[in-house]
Amino acid sequence: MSRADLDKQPREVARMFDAVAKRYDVTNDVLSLWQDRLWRVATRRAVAAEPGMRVLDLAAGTGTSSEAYADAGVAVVPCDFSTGMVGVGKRRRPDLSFVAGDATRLPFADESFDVVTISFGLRNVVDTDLALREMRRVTRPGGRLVICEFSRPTFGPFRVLYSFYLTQVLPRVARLVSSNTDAYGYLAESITDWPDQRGLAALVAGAGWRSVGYRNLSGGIVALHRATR
Ligand SMILES: C[S@@+](CC[C@H](N)C(=O)[O-])C[C@H]1O[C@@H](n2cnc3c(N)ncnc32)[C@H](O)[C@@H]1O
Repeated sequence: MSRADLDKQPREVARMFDAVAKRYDVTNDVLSLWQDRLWRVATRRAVAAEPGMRVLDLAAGTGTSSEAYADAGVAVVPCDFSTGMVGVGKRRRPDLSFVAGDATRLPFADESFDVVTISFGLRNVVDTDLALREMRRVTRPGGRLVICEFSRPTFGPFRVLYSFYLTQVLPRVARLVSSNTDAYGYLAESITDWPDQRGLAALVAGAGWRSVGYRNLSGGIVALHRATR
């Protein structure tokens, strides 16, 4: 299944995640060589949530990106449109209050969160601009946005090596670990097709966010974008 096939078909995206839900977390660990854990810590630090704050974790999947906030006593709302991912999440963390919802039509009132964060989800949302505008709508004035997403390694030789890993190694490893190999072919393509650090910053600013900035993690494999409403 190519990214082009998935464009304009949010239901297909949801179904694809339903299919990988059971082994999603272990597959992530293996394919990222456990780097995902470092990326999550950096995201959590950027969100800098404190008790008393309301945090929306959008495209939360199985809730792996949400649980640290709940553990710290923060009111976090994990939201996702894949019933399969949310089902696994609810079994794993029954204490999290998952909400079923589409990033482009959020089921929340205007200005209802202090921080909106999305980890490895924005790339999968078919209409990026609409999702960024919806995230802005539900964030209070002065509230913040934190996006953790795959990006582009900045050092040329490392970029070449990474591209080899993405296109040649990752699909083979995914075949061994995951329950759905098509989805991981899509993973490589969706990362390659996604805008680089500056491109995403421009999209965020274009959706009305201000003070947009980013920093690279693991040499730019992942970038953390931040912005303020
Ligand atoms: C790679 S997972 C990330 C899950 C989690 N944030 C994490 O860090 O492990 C991407 C998630 O985005 C969700 N997603 C994609 N498009 C969405 C949309 N339009 N609305 C809500 N969720 C969406 C998928 O269902 C999937 O669970």
